[in-house]
Amino acid sequence: MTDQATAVLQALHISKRYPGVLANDDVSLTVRAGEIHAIVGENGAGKSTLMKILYGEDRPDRGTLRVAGREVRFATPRAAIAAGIGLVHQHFMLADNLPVWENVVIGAETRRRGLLDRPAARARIAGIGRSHGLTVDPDRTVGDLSVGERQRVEIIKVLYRDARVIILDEPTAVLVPAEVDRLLESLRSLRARGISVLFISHRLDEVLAAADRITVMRAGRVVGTVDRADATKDGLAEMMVGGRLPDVPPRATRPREAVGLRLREVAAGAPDRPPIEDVSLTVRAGEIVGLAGIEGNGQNEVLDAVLGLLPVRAGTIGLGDRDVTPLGVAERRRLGLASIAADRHRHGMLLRAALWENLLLGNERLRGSLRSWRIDRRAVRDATAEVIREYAVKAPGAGTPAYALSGGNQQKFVFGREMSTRPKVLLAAHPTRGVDVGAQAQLWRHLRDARDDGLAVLLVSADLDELIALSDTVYVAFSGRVSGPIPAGRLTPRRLGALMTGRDDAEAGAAERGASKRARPGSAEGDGR
Ligand SMILES: Nc1ncnc2c1ncn2[C@@H]1O[C@H](COP(=O)(O)OP(=O)(O)OP(=O)(O)O)[C@@H](O)[C@H]1O
Repeated sequence: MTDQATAVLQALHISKRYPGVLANDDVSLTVRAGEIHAIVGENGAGKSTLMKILYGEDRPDRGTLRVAGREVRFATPRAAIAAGIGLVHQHFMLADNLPVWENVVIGAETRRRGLLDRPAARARIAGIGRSHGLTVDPDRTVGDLSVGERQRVEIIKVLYRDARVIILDEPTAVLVPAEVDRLLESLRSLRARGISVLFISHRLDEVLAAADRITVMRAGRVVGTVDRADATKDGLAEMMVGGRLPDVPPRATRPREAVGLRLREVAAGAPDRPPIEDVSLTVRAGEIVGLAGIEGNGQNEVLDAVLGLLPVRAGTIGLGDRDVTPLGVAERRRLGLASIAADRHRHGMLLRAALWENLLLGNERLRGSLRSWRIDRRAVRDATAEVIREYAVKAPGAGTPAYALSGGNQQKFVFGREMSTRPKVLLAAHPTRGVDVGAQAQLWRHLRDARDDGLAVLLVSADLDELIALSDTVYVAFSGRVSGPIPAGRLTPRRLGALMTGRDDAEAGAAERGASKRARPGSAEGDGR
């Protein structure tokens, strides 16, 4: 069958220019009925721009869209939804204080019938859930749901509006392996019903596991679309970057004696945050310590307590040989603490501000230069240009506003900014989220080099391959408590995933017991490292 015959959604010769960049350059893409179609490409290649155009969030300068062969123009996402196109953003767009069912029906029901028919809505949500493995209790409040459950709500929301094409922006970036498997199952189930799935991903293994066809973008253009049967990881990388995937061999390390960060029996909490209890862990200079955990089990709270954002009720936090428990965020930063925040939009960046202004956030040394009589803007701009260069951030210059960077390039900038403060201790939450495979390898190299030079890193990552590959040892957060350390060499993603759900299956148990000979779970102090 020809593309024309089966095409449910088509972009034809789409071009879109932003100031200084041709983000989409004569891009054509066909999504067939009932296929899973992946879009891959380096950071800044133009993937999100194309998705925004397909969903009516942005308008092309040139080119046309067709739905089932008919030309359409989407002035708004509403028009796209009416034409059967739905999109799930990476940053979920749900109201935390409302129950699932209201989140799903708001907008859809009121538009159709002018009123909310709660029993009918709940029944329909349950039906969609059963059909596609998207189970979630319609009466639960969204704020209480896990990341995986929220994503299911977003997908249900799209299906509730009768979407024929569902677009997902890096849907697996926030999920742990078991949830990824579950999501891919749901996508296959949608395909079986003739619904088309278009998804962006940087994880080539998942792309090869799930997609029927794969479109590769590079520098605003489509390099090609390949059938799954003809695709390999190296072949895709070749198309994406014009070269082979970088290989980052792990290196043996020797942590130093000096302590970078030490928590002793820390308890902390705030009204809207899960409490942490009795958390003890040590990160030595020259060591990367992983802190694994499913969202909501306390790992983010541990990071926030160390940073000084979450009040500590009991216990102590030490940076080097200083007890910093009573100190504020700025003082801790002055002592050499840096942080790559989990949510770069809420805590990491001011999107409307220029990159040089973003460089100043939390940089006590450079801020000092601004407070003095002679504002050294030049030094700040030079430092910004240095981060852009060293971390290969695709941006026109230091004056570019942060929102004009692609997601992966924003992440690289935040990473580089924090490293540029030359910290002694780094809190790294999902440090490579959204960056392409080449950039990930580069950021890993930066982290390992800094570690070898004596940096102490406490790492949280939803990417368990990354957590295991980078960490020397790993702790596991579960229900607000932390156990470990476990040598990373004894872990596989599956085993670690089991420990994160509180399951102590045979393999995982063996790994933990091996580590426990030296350290009682819950205490990091006993292993004499
Ligand atoms: N609102 C905007 N203003 C100016 N430039 C923009 C804007 N949005 C995107 N760009 C630029 O367009 C190009 C393509 O960005 P896009 O977000 O589509 O890339 P991407 O392939 O999705 O990248 P990533 O993998 O990092 O998410 C980039 O150079 C980016 O800086």
